[in-house]
Amino acid sequence: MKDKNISNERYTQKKTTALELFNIQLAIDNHAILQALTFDLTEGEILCLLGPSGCGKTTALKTIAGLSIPQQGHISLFGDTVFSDNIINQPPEQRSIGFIFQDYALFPHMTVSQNIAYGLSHLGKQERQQRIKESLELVELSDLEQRYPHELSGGQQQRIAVARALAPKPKLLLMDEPFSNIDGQVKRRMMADLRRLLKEHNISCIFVTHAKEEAFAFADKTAVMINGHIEQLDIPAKVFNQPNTFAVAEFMEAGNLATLKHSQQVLDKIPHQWPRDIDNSGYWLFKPQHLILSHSLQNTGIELIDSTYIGRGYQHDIAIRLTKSNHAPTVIWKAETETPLGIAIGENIALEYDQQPHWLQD
Ligand SMILES: Nc1ncnc2c1ncn2[C@@H]1O[C@H](COP(=O)(O)OP(=O)(O)OP(=O)(O)O)[C@@H](O)[C@H]1O
Repeated sequence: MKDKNISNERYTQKKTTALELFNIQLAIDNHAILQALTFDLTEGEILCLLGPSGCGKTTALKTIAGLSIPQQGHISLFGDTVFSDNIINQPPEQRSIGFIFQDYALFPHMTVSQNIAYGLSHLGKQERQQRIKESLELVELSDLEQRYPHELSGGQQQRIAVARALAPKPKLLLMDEPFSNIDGQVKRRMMADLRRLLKEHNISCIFVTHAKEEAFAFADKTAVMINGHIEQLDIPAKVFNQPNTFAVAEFMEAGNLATLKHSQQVLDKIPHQWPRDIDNSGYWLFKPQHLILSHSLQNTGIELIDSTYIGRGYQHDIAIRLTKSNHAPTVIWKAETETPLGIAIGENIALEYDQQPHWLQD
């Protein structure tokens, strides 16, 4: 009976909102950088801000931290308003936010312990020492307390930056491109370790990247940012497989996109059933791994132009003529197969699609 009550309690427990951004507008020299930026973050959630270079990701993080000041909008942290239309503007040091910069920004002339102590000057000596000890234990680097940053590997520097940011026990952790300087296997291990640490301690986090693979591996939710606003916020798989807009699909390299007009020309060549009664502007999205290619003796207007081994399988470039004319313009699509195609470059192919394509109402 007791167990049942506990599980009911858990079931009905409402998730706390860690951060709310509403209609943030920030312009520099009349150039709009953040435009109606609006999103929420739930306590303990890891959100990735993903987008092309210059779309405003770093500015968004700085705005949340209080390091950049917007002209308009509202920001609240765990229910407390920290910014409201420039009437309320809590300074960065009062917002209880940990910030990890792209290059980690460790002070080179200070030891690891001094670096961590820097943000703890408001505490007494004993408590400060205790926090340094705890935060080094958290990142499992207790034995490096007296080292200088140049005596640490890239991965260790990142963990010290994490320890320094978490030592003051912030309500929210912000990270700007935290994995961009690290490669391959080390990066994958660091991402897994850091994600586990954040989850174990229920730490809410926003991190910025322009690499979608990092969003897939590290984030609970992904917000795709284009031109200073969020185009789509969802779980990474949904953003990748069911993008809302052309801009998101293009940035995510989600697959082959075709306008309705082009689709109708191309779709004639694909023996499959799908609704054609759409009269709005928009795009079909065809995922490369769902295209089925076969050799055809007829002039299908579809030709294999390249096949490349990509580790998990093979990627094929196919040219699709838009009309029957030999001089018609072509579109290039990508297809992927697990095994070699067995079709020579330049040969005619027939195309099938093994599922309903995704329609983007742009
Ligand atoms: N202090 C500033 N003065 C003028 N323009 C600025 C300033 N800070 C940022 N910008 C401009 O604002 C836009 C957004 O910059 P921001 O650094 O936020 O983008 P980003 O998405 O983080 O880019 P990246 O991925 O390249 O780091 C850019 O066009 C940038 O040139």
